[in-house]
Amino acid sequence: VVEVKEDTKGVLRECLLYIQKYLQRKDFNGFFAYPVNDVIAPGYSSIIKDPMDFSTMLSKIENDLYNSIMDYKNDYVLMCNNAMTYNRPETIYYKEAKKLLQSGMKMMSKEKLLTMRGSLG
Ligand SMILES: COc1ccc(OC)c(-c2cc(C(C)=O)n3cccnc23)c1
Repeated sequence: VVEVKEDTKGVLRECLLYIQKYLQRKDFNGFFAYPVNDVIAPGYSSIIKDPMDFSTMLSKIENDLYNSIMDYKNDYVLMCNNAMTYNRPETIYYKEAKKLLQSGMKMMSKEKLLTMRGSLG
C-alpha cells in the first residue's frame, strides 16, 4: 500500500485521474459512467449492496478520499464485480465488466505499484 504523506496527495490525485481516464475510455457505452438504478436494472439495489461507478470514483478522487492506489483499485474491482454479480455471463454488461477488470489489473499491477511507490519515495 502506497501510504500518502500530505505533500504527495496531489501526486496521487494526478495518478488516479490518469488511470481513470485510461480505463474509462474502454467503457465506450457508458454503462459504468454513472450509478445503475432500479429503473434500468430491476431489483439492482436489493441485490447489489455496495454500488460503485466511475462518476462516484471521480468525486472520491477529487475529494482526496483515496489514500493509495490500492484504495482506488478496491472500488474499481467492486464496480466490475457488481456487474458480474447482477448480470448473467451472456450479457454485454458482464462481458464488458470482465474486460474492464482485466485491463484494470494490468494497469494497476502489483509490480507497477511497487515501482511507483519507489519513485514516490
Ligand atoms: C442500456 O443503457 C444503459 C445505460 C446506462 C447504464 O448504467 C449506467 C446501463 C446499465 C449498466 C449496467 C450494469 C453496469 O450492470 N446495467 C445492468 C442492467 C441494465 N442496464 C445496465 C445501461
